[in-house]
Amino acid sequence: MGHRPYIIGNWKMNGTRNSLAEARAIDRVAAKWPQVRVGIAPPHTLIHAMRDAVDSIDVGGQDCHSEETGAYTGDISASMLKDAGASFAILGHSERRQYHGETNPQVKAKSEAALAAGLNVILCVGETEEQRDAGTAEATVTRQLLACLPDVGNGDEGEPVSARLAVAYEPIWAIGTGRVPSLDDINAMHDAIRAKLCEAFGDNGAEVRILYGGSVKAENALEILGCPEVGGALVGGASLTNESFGAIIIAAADDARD
Ligand SMILES: O=C[C@H](O)COP(=O)(O)O
Repeated sequence: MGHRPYIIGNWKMNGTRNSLAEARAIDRVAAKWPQVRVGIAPPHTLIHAMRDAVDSIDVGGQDCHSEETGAYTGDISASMLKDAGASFAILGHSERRQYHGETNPQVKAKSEAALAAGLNVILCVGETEEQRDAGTAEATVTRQLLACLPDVGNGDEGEPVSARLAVAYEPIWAIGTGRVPSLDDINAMHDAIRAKLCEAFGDNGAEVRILYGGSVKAENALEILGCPEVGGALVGGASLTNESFGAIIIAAADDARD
C-alpha cells in the first residue's frame, strides 16, 4: 500500500447547506496537502451540493440499501448515491447496527451492492466495551469482518475488490467518548484484521486499507497513523469543522512525510 493516509470525515446527522462553507474550507486544506487523501460523508441531503462545492476531496454516503430500487420508504440505493456524486459508502457503522438493527448479512449485501454500483466501500467493524473487557475483542471483530466481507470475484474485471474496499476498525466504546485504545491494542487489532483479509483475498488482502476510528483528534492523529497497519482514520465529531478536521489532515501530512 502506498503510504498516502486516507482521512474520512463522517458527518453523521449533522450539516445543512450552511455547512458547505466548512466543506469548502476543508477542501482548500486538502488541496494543499495532496499526500493525504481526504473524504467526507455528509448526510445524504448534502451529497450532491458538496460534490459541486469541492474539488480535492471524495464525497460519500453513510449507508445504502442493498436493493437497487423498490418500495423501501426512506432508503437510498447505492446507484442513487453514485448518481448524486458519491464515490464511496460507509457501511455497517455501529450506529446503523445499534439504532437500525443492521445485521452482518445485511451489511455484506450492502457492500456487494455498493461495489456493483461502482462505489468504494468503507466497511466498519468494532467491539463493545464488554467484549473488550472479556478478552473477546479480536474474535468478535474478525468474525464480524468475515461475515460482512463482500463475496465478489477478486480481480475478475477491472480493479480488484481489494483496491475498492477499506475496513474501518471502530471500537464502539471509543466513538464520541474521548477514549482511545492503547497503540498496542490498535496494532494488535489491525494485525488481526490484516491476517483475515489475506485469508479472504490472498495476496490482494495486503492492499486493503485499514482505517482506525473512534475519538481521533489532531492531538492523537499522528501517533495513531504511525501504527504500521493503520492506513488512515474515520473521524466523526472532529470532522465537522475545518479547524479540527484541517488540523487532522495536516497531522496526517506529517505522517506521510516519514
Ligand atoms: O465514523 C466515525 C466514528 O464513529 C468516530 O466518531 P468520533 O470521531 O466522534 O469518535
